[in-house]
Amino acid sequence: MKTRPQLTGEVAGMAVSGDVVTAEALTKRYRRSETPAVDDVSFEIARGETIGLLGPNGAGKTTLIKMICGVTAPSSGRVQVFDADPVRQPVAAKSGIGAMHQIAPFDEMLPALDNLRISARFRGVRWRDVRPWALELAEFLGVAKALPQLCFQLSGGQRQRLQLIRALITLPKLLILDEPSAGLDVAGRHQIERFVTWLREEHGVTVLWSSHHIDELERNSQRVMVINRGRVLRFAKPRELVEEFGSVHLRVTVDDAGAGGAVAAWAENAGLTATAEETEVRIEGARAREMLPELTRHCQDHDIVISGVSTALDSLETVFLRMTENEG
Ligand SMILES: Nc1ncnc2c1ncn2[C@@H]1O[C@H](COP(=O)(O)OP(=O)(O)OP(=O)(O)O)[C@@H](O)[C@H]1O
Repeated sequence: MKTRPQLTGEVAGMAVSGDVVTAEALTKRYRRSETPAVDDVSFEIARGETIGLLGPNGAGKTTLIKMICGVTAPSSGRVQVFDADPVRQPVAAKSGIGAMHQIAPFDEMLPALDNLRISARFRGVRWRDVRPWALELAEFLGVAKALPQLCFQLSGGQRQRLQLIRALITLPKLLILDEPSAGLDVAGRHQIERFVTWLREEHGVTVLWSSHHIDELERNSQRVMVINRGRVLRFAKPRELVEEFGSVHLRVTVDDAGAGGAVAAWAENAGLTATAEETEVRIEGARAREMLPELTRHCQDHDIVISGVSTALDSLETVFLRMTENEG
């Protein structure tokens, strides 16, 4: 894609330097709620980073996003976006943000294209300046042909993509996506991933996105913020999280379930922890690798055929479950 929107005024002229978002002891307590939805959270997001926001249902992700977007005010603490307070200085903070919220209504009786046109006006840019960009985004996302359709005629996936175009209509410096791939098929999810990567690499857009698809956050985020019960458990590179909270294990593949049981039994006898699932045996701990020659000898002596051995580190998904379960 080559087109870029021709922007005027505040959006185009806005200087961005250093951190894009800073939060200090940020807290949100909804009325009549016993516990805060976001509880004493502090972090910085630097320009050009892609940040994954990961947490179970009700963890506080959307509330955090809403405070960054100035949709809801913090109860205490503070958040700054482009060095401005999103609630008290909405123009300075929000003109650089493009957000795709979980619930974002369209005017259902208008064509999709008109909804984009309205969004452009709402953002203070002329449609003719952003039109080529919007159409190119639609082309990239495969919804160009759907733009003349009335919104209520669009499929869930088309609406999702239209929301993304709307969030990007002014090529924001900070793009916030609240579960952008919810309800999308596998191809759609990969398309969103490629798109986010392209925005970061080609346009230096800072991205904050929440998702329940941990694999896509792991693949595409430079850092992941793990949040549970309103608190940030860890904010680090996916690799660091896996190294810190994950464990190394040996994966042994055998020819049949009986052989799997025999390998697991050998491991247990050797003082290791093992679980066999059909033809796959998982043996925990770094020591398992050291004992591989002994295992091979044992298998040769007992006519057990090993068809594959690999050392693996836990996935981010396993680590995430462990982190949030341990929270009790
Ligand atoms: N407007 C509101 N009024 C009262 N409580 C709210 C409101 N919005 C959210 N909450 C509560 O705040 C907590 C955090 O909700 P939030 O929507 O931020 O979580 P989430 O991590 O985005 O969840 P999900 O993954 O399910 O979308 C939940 O306990 C929720 O019930």
